[in-house]
Amino acid sequence: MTAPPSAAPTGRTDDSARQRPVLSIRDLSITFSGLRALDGVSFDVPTGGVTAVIGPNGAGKTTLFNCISGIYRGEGEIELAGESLAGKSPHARAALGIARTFQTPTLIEDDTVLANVMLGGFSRTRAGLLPHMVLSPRSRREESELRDRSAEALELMGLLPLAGARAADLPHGLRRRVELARALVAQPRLVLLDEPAAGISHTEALEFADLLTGLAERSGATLLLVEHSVALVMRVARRIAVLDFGKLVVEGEPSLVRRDPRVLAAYLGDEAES
Ligand SMILES: Nc1ncnc2c1ncn2[C@@H]1O[C@H](COP(=O)(O)OP(=O)(O)OP(=O)(O)O)[C@@H](O)[C@H]1O
Repeated sequence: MTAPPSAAPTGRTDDSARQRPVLSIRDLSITFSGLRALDGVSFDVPTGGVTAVIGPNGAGKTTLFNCISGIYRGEGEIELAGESLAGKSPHARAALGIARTFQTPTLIEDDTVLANVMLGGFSRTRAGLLPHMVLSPRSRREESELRDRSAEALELMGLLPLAGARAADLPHGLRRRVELARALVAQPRLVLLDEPAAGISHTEALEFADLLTGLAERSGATLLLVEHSVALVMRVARRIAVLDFGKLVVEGEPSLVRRDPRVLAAYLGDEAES
């Protein structure tokens, strides 16, 4: 799949772009009715590959995603590839290259898989969704390009043979893949994946892990993953940030994180040894 428009394609990224984190979070805090859901969180997400955020229920993981995507306004700084996101709406952040999937996939049930995936690209066409209904020459050209990009995204997710299937007829595991293909079609720099393995079997989760690894290599997007499945996270992530009670407990390579006594105490327990 083509790399994000404002980033160099994978394999041709210059060294400075490769070394710059795709996302920098500095001293991020947010309070709900006296509850400190995030408390001075700082870490970088390196460009490329998969970074994971883990932590117990209520640790602040989804809140972190909501702050990155602009749904919540926290205190502190978030930068995307060196550009401050302060004051930017969710739509503006999407246009800058932040895509997101949710815990529960929301697909248009009566539409085909391909049509669902194409919807992810309309925010990046110059004209948006409305003119596609009147089919001007420009909108026809954009729609044809979007169709090609959507087919590429489906191919990356192993879904191309199902392009014409009705979304409603897909099992849950495949619906999650469609949602991810829809996020990729906007050619994002960064994809926020909220519990992509929720509700799928252990075997499907491990297959999904391999898919994510391949995707991070081939799509040009960096994947930031919130996930409860420690097996999946340990398999795919190059860095892991651990949250507990809104604070960053530790951030680093999986081999270090899984041995960290604070992480064992806060979250992983015996799972880390398996
Ligand atoms: N809009 C909100 N209003 C009030 N409290 C909120 C809001 N959003 C999150 N919280 C609270 O912030 C804390 C962190 O919630 P969050 O959903 O980010 O945790 P999480 O780590 O994603 O948990 P889970 O793994 O269960 O999804 C929780 O105590 C939650 O109740």
